[in-house]
Amino acid sequence: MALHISQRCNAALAQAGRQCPFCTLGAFLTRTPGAVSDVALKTPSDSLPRLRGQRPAAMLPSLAYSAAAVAEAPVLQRQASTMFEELERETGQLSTNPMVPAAAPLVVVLSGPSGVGKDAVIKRLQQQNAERLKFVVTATSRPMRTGEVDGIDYVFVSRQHFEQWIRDDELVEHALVYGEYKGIPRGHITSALAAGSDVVLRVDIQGAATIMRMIPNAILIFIVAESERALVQRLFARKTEPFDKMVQRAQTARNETAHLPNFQYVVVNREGHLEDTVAEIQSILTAERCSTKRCYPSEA
Ligand SMILES: Nc1ncnc2c1ncn2[C@@H]1O[C@H](COP(=O)(O)OP(=O)(O)OP(=O)(O)O)[C@@H](O)[C@H]1O
Repeated sequence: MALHISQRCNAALAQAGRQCPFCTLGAFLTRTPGAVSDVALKTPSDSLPRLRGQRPAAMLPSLAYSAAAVAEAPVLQRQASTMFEELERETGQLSTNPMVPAAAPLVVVLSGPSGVGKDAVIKRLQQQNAERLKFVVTATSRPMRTGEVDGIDYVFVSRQHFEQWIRDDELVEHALVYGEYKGIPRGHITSALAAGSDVVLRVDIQGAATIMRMIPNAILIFIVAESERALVQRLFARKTEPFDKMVQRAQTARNETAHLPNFQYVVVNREGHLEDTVAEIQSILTAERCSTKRCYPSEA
């Protein structure tokens, strides 16, 4: 049997006398029996006293390290500055500029039926990304629920105040949702984007359609529950609506789900699995940050 010197390459143990295709170290023991000399040819001389007399298994980590060092030795022997000079004679001056342009900030739209958990998801995202994500607080004319904080959960304004905003064109989008106004003040988005922050908006289906038209690069994420029943269960547990409003919300949820294909992503917020939901959304944001269309929007 052959023993590969890198423990990560155990898959290649049977490849006696052949180099492991998965390993870049390019060295291996061809026979097992304590044959330090087989290896000695491929290790730096200062390692040998340490290795002599050791069993092959005990040698494996040091050998893997030594072989990597040997591979790098010719490179390390040169002065780095000389190398750069030599290399730049061939390639021209090496740039220290970033290799890709700075990515445009993300505009993330979270939407989904009433009671699905949008606010719960946003609170958790806020805790995890206080520095990186700017949450644009929606304004509403509805009364504050117990536990809500003005300016954090929503900006709570009177109906008259909201209608004045509409007349003054102060809102990016607004909608009458279950008899109450909801909308996003224009200045909240522009100031966050001007600061270079990624921005998260919470909007209802109608608002998502407006944002989609205004900001074509926006990332639209639709949150659903695992079933209608689970959704209604959450509304029951939240106890913030009378029964007739719950019926209305359950019916609306059914219609809203028909708009799902207009969104790029759908995330299922399963009962008791809020953390998984938030993790999935974080994965979407990570992938979007790596997308080339963020650096080269006009070519995407
Ligand atoms: N994964 C989950 N499992 C169990 N309960 C959840 C989960 N996600 C959210 N909830 C709870 O469900 C209720 C509704 O959530 P939330 O208020 O965040 O919904 P929403 O989508 O913001 O609703 P609305 O649009 O009506 O404001 C809350 O009591 C919340 O704590």
